[in-house]
Amino acid sequence: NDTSMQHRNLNHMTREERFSEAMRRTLYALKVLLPREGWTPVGPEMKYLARAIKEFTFIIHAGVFIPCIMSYGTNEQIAKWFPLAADFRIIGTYAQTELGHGSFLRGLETIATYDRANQEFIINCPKITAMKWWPGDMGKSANHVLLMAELVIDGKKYGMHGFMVQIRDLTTHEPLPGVTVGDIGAKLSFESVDNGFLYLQNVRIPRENLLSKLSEVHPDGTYIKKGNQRLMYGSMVRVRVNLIAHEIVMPLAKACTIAVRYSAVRRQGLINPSKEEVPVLDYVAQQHKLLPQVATVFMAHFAAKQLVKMHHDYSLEVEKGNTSQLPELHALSAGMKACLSEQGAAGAEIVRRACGGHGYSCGSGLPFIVNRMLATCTYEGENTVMQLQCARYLIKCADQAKKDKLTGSVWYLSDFSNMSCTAQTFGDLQEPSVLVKLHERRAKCAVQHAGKKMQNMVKNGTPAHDAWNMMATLLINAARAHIMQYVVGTSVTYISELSCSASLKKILTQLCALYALHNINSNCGDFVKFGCLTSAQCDLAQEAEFNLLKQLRPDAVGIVDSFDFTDDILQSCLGAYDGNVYERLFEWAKQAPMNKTEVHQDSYQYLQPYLHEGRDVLEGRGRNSKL
Ligand SMILES: CCCCCCCC/C=C\CCCCCCCCCCCCCCCC(=O)SCCNC(=O)CCNC(=O)[C@H](O)C(C)(C)COP(=O)(O)OP(=O)(O)OC[C@H]1O[C@@H](n2cnc3c(N)ncnc32)[C@H](O)[C@@H]1OP(=O)(O)O
Ligand SMILES: Cc1cc2nc3c(=O)[nH]c(=O)nc-3n(C[C@H](O)[C@H](O)[C@H](O)COP(=O)(O)OP(=O)(O)OC[C@H]3O[C@@H](n4cnc5c(N)ncnc54)[C@H](O)[C@@H]3O)c2cc1C
Repeated sequence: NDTSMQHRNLNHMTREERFSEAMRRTLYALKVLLPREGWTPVGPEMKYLARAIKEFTFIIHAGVFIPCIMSYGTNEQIAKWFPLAADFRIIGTYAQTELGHGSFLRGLETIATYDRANQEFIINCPKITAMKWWPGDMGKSANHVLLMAELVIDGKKYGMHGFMVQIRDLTTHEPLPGVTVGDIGAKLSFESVDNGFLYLQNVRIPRENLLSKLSEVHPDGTYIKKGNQRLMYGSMVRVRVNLIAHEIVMPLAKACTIAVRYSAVRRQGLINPSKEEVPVLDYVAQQHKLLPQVATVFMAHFAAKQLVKMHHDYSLEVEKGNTSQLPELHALSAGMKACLSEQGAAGAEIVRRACGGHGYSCGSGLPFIVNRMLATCTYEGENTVMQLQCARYLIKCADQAKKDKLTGSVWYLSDFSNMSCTAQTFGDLQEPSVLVKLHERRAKCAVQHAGKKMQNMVKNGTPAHDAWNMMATLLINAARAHIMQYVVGTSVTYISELSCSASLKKILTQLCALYALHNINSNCGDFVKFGCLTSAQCDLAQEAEFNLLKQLRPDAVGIVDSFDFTDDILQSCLGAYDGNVYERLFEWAKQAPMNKTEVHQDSYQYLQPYLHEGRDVLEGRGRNSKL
């Protein structure tokens, strides 16, 4: 209710106004929160702040830069930089991606060369493709970067390492010598974020600025490895784990809230010709668009909670020196981020489109959400690359399953029990245990199918790397199948263990079944091809889904109301709690800068001559123009 936190009409502001407004709002929020006992920019309160702020700044600072200091810094380095960053006395970003490379990290070209004589690193972008490009908050806000660069000592390359580099003067905020930095310009979304470019030319930093938890360079240039070097990729795992809740579940929940509320208000057309116009939510076609996306919000939420717990437990093990969980966590986080961002972004567009013309208006609040969710398919690991990373792990596990009993998220690969489906009615196919088994079987077959195809190619003389490349589509499908069985399985378990009212558990169980059945019906080719379902059972699966749409329709608005977003956060004329869609749209449109004058000044400049001639013709004075 604090008006300083309200989002003025974002759509009618320029990008620079939105950038400034987001910074004002974020720092205002922090001024209120920071003094609170125990609050830090990486604490649990941040998720409420992220929920309360539609457009904020410093998310990379809070969500990536600070956690990296904790993950990669020694105790001394943490003691030095964490307090400064936590109090926003330094503002940082995570500078890894370059103009020429983002996915293939071994191809990064920024170099940190050790200068033994001065005990410094010389940071250099040897060519334009080495320039850092994309990091959030880097263009105008950050005065430090956590720079990921190739470490070179005496001409020998040691791979990507993290370096603390100051890029702007802490008093004037001017770029430091050797630093060329700026904003990369307009993007599809994140209007309020100054994603930037950074060209470093022979910038010198002290030896102590190499974040040295995992490795260090002694004054004489001796390089010491101190842990599993794959932990150098740990920051990306953490963000992939965390962004599912913040950037996939929450925005999709907002989009569903808007679209379901609007669909309950919008009357258009007839079902029974003898009755009145119906709310479009009464059309089964509309329910089929919206309700599976509502179900996705819940299932992704439950699966993300499980992944966050796994990441937390894994982090405790790493502190004890045990990194055995790393491959499983990397595969799962990469796969979950890719598959749920793909589903979420597609789902947001489906529900936007379900709102007709008004869904195309920025006044609906939906284009903002859709465009922002599209970014989740690219950042923190481009989805295809992430799915292939997940598939790489699955193929290895499928080989291992031939001789070992597997555990963890891939246990089903060594389950050789009879998994045939005996469903005879659509009710049988709404059973959670049946749906879990179907997804496990489909995933197991998809992984084995991809692996077998590659093995046969290699047996016939194809080099393994070519077989991998040619079967990439099957491998990606295997990764998707694996994640779907994980999401369905963890959701069924989560709901069964939830202590809540029977009526709530019933709704959640129906939503889970709807999610699973929608996935089956959207991928029935796999389920038939791998012998999971007969053609007749596929018909039952469709019936089962339609039956759930009918059961859930009466509670649709109540379910999205439970997400409990304020009108200010939704910023939507279609999704406001009072349902006064048309009055809100009209008021919103009247506020458009285009309407600040009755006649737009350009009308006089460009249109006037034609208007005069038209008037003359109409009044019989001028000649008929050939225009
Ligand atoms: C303060 C006020 C603010 C108000 C609001 C605050 C809001 C904050 C709220 C809360 C804070 C917490 C939430 C934060 C999260 C939310 C953030 C949301 C907004 C996000 C905004 C955008 C952020 C985007 C940032 C970026 O994009 S950073 C750049 C990301 N880049 C990538 O991901 C690059 C992807 N590429 C790679 O990872 C690698 O190149 C590769 C593809 C993995 C290949 O690497 P490589 O060639 O070295 O490996 P391989 O040969 O393929 O494999 C070698 C073996 O290594 C294993 N491996 C690979 N990766 C990993 C890994 N990550 N972990 C473990 N192991 C790994 C691989 O499996 C191989 O193993 P093997 O056994 O098979 O050999
Ligand atoms: C909104 C936003 C915010 C960002 N914030 C940051 C940040 O704060 N810090 C930072 O360092 N970076 C950031 N990034 C950059 C982001 O991490 C990269 O864009 C991302 O990692 C993808 O890399 P790329 O752009 O080089 O795409 P590429 O890897 O060049 O992908 C291009 C195409 O090639 C395909 N491809 C690539 N490799 C393979 C492969 N091995 N097999 C099959 N296909 C492949 C991809 O699937 C894709 O279709 C941000 C990006 C965005 C959009």
